[in-house]
Amino acid sequence: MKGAIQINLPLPLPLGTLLALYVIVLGCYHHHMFHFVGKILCHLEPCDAVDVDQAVKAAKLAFGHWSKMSGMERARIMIKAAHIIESRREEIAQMEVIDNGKSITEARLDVDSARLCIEYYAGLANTLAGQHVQLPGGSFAYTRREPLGVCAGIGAWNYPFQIAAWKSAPALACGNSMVFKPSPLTPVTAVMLAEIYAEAGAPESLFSVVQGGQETGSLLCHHPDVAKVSFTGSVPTGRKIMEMASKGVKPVTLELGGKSPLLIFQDSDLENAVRGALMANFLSQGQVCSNGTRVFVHENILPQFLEEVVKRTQRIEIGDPLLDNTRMGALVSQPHLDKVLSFVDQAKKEGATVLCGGEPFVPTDPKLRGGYYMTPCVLGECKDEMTCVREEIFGPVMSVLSFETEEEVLQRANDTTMGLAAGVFTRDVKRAHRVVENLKAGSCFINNYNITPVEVPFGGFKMSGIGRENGQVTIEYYSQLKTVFVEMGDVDSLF
Ligand SMILES: NC(=O)c1ccc[n+]([C@@H]2O[C@H](COP(=O)([O-])OP(=O)(O)OC[C@H]3O[C@@H](n4cnc5c(N)ncnc54)[C@H](O)[C@@H]3O)[C@@H](O)[C@H]2O)c1
Ligand SMILES: C[N+](C)(C)CCCC=O
Repeated sequence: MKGAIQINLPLPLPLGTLLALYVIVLGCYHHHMFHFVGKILCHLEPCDAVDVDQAVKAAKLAFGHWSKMSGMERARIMIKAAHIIESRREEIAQMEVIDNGKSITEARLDVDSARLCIEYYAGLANTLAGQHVQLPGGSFAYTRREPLGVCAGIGAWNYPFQIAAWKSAPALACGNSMVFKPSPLTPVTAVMLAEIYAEAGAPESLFSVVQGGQETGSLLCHHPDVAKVSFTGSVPTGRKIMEMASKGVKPVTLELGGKSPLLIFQDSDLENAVRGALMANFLSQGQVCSNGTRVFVHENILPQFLEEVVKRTQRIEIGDPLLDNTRMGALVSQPHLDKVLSFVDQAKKEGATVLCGGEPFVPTDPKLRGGYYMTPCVLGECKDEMTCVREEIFGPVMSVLSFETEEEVLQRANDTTMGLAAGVFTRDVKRAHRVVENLKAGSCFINNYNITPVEVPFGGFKMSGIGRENGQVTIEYYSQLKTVFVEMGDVDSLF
């Protein structure tokens, strides 16, 4: 175990004790960990080449046992892990709040999504099968769906526990092991997941955690015994991951950023459209990859829409994320808060109107005063060429644009290098499907936004990524097909 450990957080005793435990378990990490009171939580040291090699070797050993088990046997352990998550839901959710700053209400839903994902892939583990193909003369071939080996998972900070589960569940169901590196900003809850898999009976180091930033991540990508890299994070880092993986011709899953459009037509149910726009922009303090931050509203309903959306945005309860009635917690760090606020300033300079929010927020509770809070912001009179409309802000900032025709709005919605998600609100069923068919995005929503049931694939078009998470298809991203030819006659040699 490396590094001096120092804990500075004035938490109520049970949470403080729990956290101390995880910081000790974490061992090797050096960055400071920030949270909703704005203090350094702990100092740890990043994993170096020796640590990463140790973790990968242990995962390779675990893979040897795990990959020989039947799907049914693997499923049993995964279901047990899901049950443990259920029984520890509140504790994990509270730790996620401390780790990330999001509200406890959302953290609970993230824990549920993680559990459901593990349950879902446990259900698929025993369905993995190949094909039997008859060939001439009684010969035949069959295919086997086999695991890849040790997979590396690298996570972003916005959904720390959920990302670790969304990556590990399909990987483990297919018979792989995984070494996971969480973001340096949110290092804690992935360790809880490792502990849960172990408690459920998984072989030692089947899912293990290494801590660190880009150096540790790149050591994982380059390690010769890592067979695949599954990454969630920004486009620039995704590009580097792909480049590193290409050296070893390793497959990658890339879940990257977005600048998704939400189209609200004149015939929409306005109440649902407003709710959808809020869900599309303000979950997790706006730090969501799939957020529909370019809200295109038909010009005839723009005034009513804006009035309602601004009224409800102003009502969002900001503050202590551990309280049940809080709906918006703290952003992940001071530099990130500064960056988000600078996007608002830039929007003003470029001619957008701040209809509400966009200011630093200082909670009344003195213990929260150092936290990274801001008021959720709605920007009006936005134009396609503005920075706030072109770049991923990754904060609680909604840009509203007006449109006239379906053809025009489709062209504008697709005018981006990203393609993670898109949404449409309309009562016209034909229009809904026609619009969705023409939207260049991996996840499209009709009359809702930002729901991600684990049974359906999630992932991006264009620069928003490669591959999918969730759904049946993800089995293909964590396994490979072996074809076996069986000759029943004699070898018909040409020589
Ligand atoms: N599509 C999705 O499912 C999804 C989900 C969540 C977040 N995101 C995206 O993530 C971004 C925000 O997250 P972030 O700031 O943590 O992203 P990031 O790209 O800065 O970091 C992501 C992870 O990569 C690691 N990393 C950084 N440089 C690396 C390198 N050179 N080699 C190996 N690993 C490296 C980081 O330590 C971290 O663990 C946003 O763009 C958001 O849209 C996408
Ligand atoms: C907000 N959702 C729906 C949970 C999506 C999370 C995926 C990535 O940020």
